[in-house]
Amino acid sequence: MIVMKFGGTLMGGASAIARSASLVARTTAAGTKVAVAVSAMSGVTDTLLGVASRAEQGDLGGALADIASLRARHLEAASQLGAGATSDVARELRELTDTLQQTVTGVGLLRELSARSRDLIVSFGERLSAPLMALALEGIGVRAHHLSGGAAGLVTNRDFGNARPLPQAYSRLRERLGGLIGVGLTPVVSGFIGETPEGVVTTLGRGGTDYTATILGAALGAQEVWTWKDVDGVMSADPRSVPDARNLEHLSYAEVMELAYFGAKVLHPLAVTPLQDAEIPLRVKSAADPAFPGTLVTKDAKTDAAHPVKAVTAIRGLSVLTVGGAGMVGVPDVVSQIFEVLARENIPVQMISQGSSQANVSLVVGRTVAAHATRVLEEALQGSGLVKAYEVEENVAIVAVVGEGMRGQRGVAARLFSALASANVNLLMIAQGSSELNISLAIEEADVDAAVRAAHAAFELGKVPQEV
Ligand SMILES: Nc1ncnc2c1ncn2[C@@H]1O[C@H](COP(=O)(O)OP(=O)(O)O)[C@@H](O)[C@H]1O
Ligand SMILES: N[C@@H](CC(=O)OP(=O)(O)O)C(=O)O
Repeated sequence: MIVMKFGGTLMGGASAIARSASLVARTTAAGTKVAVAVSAMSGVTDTLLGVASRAEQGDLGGALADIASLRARHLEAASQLGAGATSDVARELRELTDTLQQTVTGVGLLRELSARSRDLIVSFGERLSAPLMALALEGIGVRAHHLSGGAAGLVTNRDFGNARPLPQAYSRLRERLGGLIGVGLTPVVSGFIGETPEGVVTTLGRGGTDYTATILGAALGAQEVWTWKDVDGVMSADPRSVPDARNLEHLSYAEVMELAYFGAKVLHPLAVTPLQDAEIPLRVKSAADPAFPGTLVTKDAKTDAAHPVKAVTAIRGLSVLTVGGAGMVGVPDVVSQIFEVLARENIPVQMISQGSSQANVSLVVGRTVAAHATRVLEEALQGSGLVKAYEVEENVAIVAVVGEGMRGQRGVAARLFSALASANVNLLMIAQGSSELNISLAIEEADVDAAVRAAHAAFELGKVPQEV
């Protein structure tokens, strides 16, 4: 059996959904069972986040107008896929949007939006798209049954916006979806969403449908998990910024995690984690060219001494926060306190560097949380008298090069730095992961495209590697 994932672009409208359904049917027709995880239609998650914050700010009229257009878009797709106004699917879509409207009205009246209500609101994207995929499958003769992440058995912790599956999720998913598969149905699960054991809706973080698919893959003991994409596979760089980016035939779990962590939008950073124990392969495949093998991700790395780096990635929208003061020298407590405070506030730190004098620590955090991070650090450290300065540098990005072949190879950093120097890129911070799988650099955001292209060229990533 194979688990297949379809993201927002491949669920974008009736014709995209019909085409995605045909990719499922090709496999079921060949006698292989399939379980499907789907994302919300393209743009819907962002619209719902907008709806939630409009309601919180008191613009209920605007929020309800957005819900009305979401309802119209889904009903139109359903009608194009053959479901009339009185069909079960149309009724379900109307009921779901009615419930969404009530939820948002509650937020609008209270002008209060908790992480929990935001997750509930945003979950409607995937709850509305799954019936459309099931409809498209039924239309081409594949018997299907759609269900939300929670109904499928994906129980999670209560970390709203960033929830993780609980151990019992795997047995529940196996039981519930196995039952459907056993009677000849193709389950269509709303991606990105789960439920706490008490039945409260949670989300797995942006791009979470990849993660849903791999959780299903592990639960069902799938042969492979296929994430269908609008690109050939995982590429040597984002093809939107590097025109000669090339498809990577093979990556290890560790490499793909590193790439995703450092900004390659193509997969959720945790997506491969559920597959590792059972060594289930992940394939990233091109929906436009289903015969193309795409990228195969497995446990082992295929390294080639001539090409230590496999890909370049970038994360935009960051700030560098520098905490300093001569009093910090030789006081290890300060550093641990800094990390404790940020962890308590749930502020992810993308990169860290401590000057060798120990007088300052620089942290790279998301631009939107930088002001909050500075405030909580100031509050926590003011009593120490050691820390004097807090500096925030905005418009920062991280560029990273990734590849298991870098391990133990000399000259990789030198090659990278000289390429960036030639491209006039100013380096703000440098770090190398202890696993030697990546080198990451903080730079000014305006230099990202130049830096990514320079690194891509320096490691000859646009060239097909010579056969060995
Ligand atoms: N290294 C990379 N390889 C492939 N795609 C990448 C990479 N880095 C960024 N991307 C971007 O990721 C996009 C695919 O991810 P996304 O749209 O989230 O997938 P989905 O359709 O499953 O939601 C591509 O359109 C591409 O521009
Ligand atoms: N809809 C969610 C989950 C997801 O995975 O979407 P996509 O596959 O379109 O990136 C999001 O936008 O984050």
